[in-house]
Amino acid sequence: MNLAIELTSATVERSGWRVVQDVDLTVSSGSWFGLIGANGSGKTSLLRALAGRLPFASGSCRVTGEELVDDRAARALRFGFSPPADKLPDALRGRDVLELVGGSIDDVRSRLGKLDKALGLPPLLNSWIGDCSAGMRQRIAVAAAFAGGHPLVVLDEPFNWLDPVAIFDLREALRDKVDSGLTLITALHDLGTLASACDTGLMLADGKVALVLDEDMLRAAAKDPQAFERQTINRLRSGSTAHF
Ligand SMILES: Nc1ncnc2c1ncn2[C@@H]1O[C@H](COP(=O)(O)OP(=O)(O)OP(=O)(O)O)[C@@H](O)[C@H]1O
Repeated sequence: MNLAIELTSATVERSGWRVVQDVDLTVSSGSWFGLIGANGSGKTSLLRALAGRLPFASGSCRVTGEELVDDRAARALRFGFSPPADKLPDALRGRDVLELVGGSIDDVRSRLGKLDKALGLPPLLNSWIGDCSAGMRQRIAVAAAFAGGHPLVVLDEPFNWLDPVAIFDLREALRDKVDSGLTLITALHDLGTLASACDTGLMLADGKVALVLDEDMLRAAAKDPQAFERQTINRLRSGSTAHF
């Protein structure tokens, strides 16, 4: 197994509080890792730290074998990452955002491949962000994570605000990218996507690992998504660290 990411005892602080504590996780190269947990459980904080947008307070963070826990800038260079859709500047067009990240729009669109169509990008390229709906902004923000052609991409709840067709098409296009070698880490609230599309994952509760979802568990989840949803909802309600 080729590890793309290995966190050991990773801890993240915000305003002096430990919001992620002693998290261990591994992500294999060319796989899709799904992070779930209640609101406020630390998913965004963990993903922002991984992608170099926040420091780690302690622990180890190896990216393709290289220890980068103390090097935020290096982590930021290694990961494609979506800007929060609601923070995109109103005075830019979709194409401006993508070109800021990835250079010429033709290069960006060729890197996006099937994501270009899945996200319905062509009409958004000349749209001003200020004129875009929440879902349109989200499409541009998700595309921005792929604009630089990074082989490692972190997405925080990429399906938020998208319509059902876009959710379906994006899920397929992301899976296709992973099958072609992308390593993808996403925070998700949609247990159906976790069951059907992710290879492995983790549940956070109060900043700690509550459950490791290995390949066997997610394979079983894909076979019986309703049972998986019931069990996972019970776990999320209790926030306990008991096993399935
Ligand atoms: N900018 C911030 N400054 C200080 N504390 C923060 C900040 N953002 C989040 N927190 C705190 O960090 C903890 C974890 O928040 P985080 O956003 O990582 O959770 P989350 O699991 O992503 O939640 P959600 O599902 O609602 O997006 C929460 O207690 C929250 O109050």
